[in-house]
Formats: sequence, structure tokens, C-alpha cells
Amino acid sequence: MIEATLCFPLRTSPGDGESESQPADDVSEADEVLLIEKRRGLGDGWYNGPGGKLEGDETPRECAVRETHEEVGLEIDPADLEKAGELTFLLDGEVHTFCHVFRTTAFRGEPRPSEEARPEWVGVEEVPYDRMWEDDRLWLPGVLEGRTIAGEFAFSGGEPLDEAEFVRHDLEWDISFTDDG
Ligand SMILES: Nc1ncnc2c1[nH]c(=O)n2[C@H]1C[C@H](O)[C@@H](COP(=O)(O)OP(=O)(O)OP(=O)(O)O)O1
Repeated sequence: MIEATLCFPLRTSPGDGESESQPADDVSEADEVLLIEKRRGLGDGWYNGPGGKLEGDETPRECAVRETHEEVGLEIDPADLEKAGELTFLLDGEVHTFCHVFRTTAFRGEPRPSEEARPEWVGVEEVPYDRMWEDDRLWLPGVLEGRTIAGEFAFSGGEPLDEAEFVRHDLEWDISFTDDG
């Protein structure tokens, strides 16, 4: 089983008379989310949050910080990540990937592209779900509203996961995580 992370930085778009966007004080104020267009690997060409697989003995929180920095250059204090979800992706009845989802309104730097990803700020009401994993439209809107989710998503048809058929899902909202990563 692969253990992976996704991270969704959120900010407030510039108001009248302001030239720059600001990190939001909390999720309810945020109206833009940083997505990436993936340039390689699983989900190549699709939009997603920055993230990827855990390496060595790092924690999910450390992984989300490292992947966000590697992919788009933002710096995040691990303590500023809020655990928002636990997603289990099944392929042909077996757990393929367990994914920890984080969001944050506190980060430093400006996003820049990398070999792995092209970053793009998008309005939380304009997320391009037709260019994302099919399951994202089921859970990401709630995560961007500040809710928590435990979800199970079943795919069928063999590897690779991003070419398999999405067949079933089960969602539980507003849960407290026993382990916040
Ligand atoms: N079904 C679904 N919906 C939404 N997001 C995902 C899935 N399946 C997934 O695997 N994912 C996410 C989980 C991870 O964040 C990425 C996949 O990670 P990947 O790009 O393979 O990991 P990296 O460590 O960045 O890869 P390399 O650096 O080794 O290329 O997609």
C-alpha cells in the first residue's frame, strides 16, 4: 500500500484597491486555492493539490510540507497544516493508496513551477473538476469549506490507477481524526 499526501494552500484574493492577495486568517475567509497541473507520474495532465508519496520515516505532515516545497516552492510550518481528510483508494478490491489531506492558510513565498508541477491559484468556486480525478468533486468542495472527510473510493480495471474505472464511493463527513498526521 502506498501512503501519500495532498496539501491545499488557501488565500484571500485582493480586495478593491489592493494589489496583492493575502493568506486568509482562516479557511472560511479564503476564496482561492493553490492547485497544480501535474507534469508527470500518476494523474499526469490533471489538476490536483501539491502532494505525493511518503519517503523514509517521515510523517504525513512532513511529507506534505516537503512535497509542497519541491513541487511549487512554498514554505509551510508543519504545525500550520490542518488535517482535513483521510482518503482510501482501492484498486480491484485491494487498498492501493491511503492519502492524508491537509489544508493551510499560512505559508511563505510565491508558487513557482517545477519539473513535476505547474501551480495555479483558482477560485474555490472555479475548481476545474472536469480536469481532475473523478472522485475529487465528491470531497474537495467540502474540504475547501473547512469540513473534514473520511472517504473510500473504489476503482476497477488494473494498473495504472489513473486509467482504472471509478466504480464506488463511501463518505463520512465532519469526523475527528485520532491521528492528525
Ligand atoms: N483518486 C485520487 N484522487 C485524488 N488524488 C489522488 C488519487 N489517487 C492518488 O494517488 N491521488 C494523489 C495522491 C498523491 O498526492 C498523488 C500521487 O502521488 P505521486 O505523484 O505518484 O507521488 P510523488 O511522490 O509526487 O511521485 P514522484 O515524485 O515519485 O513522481 O495523487
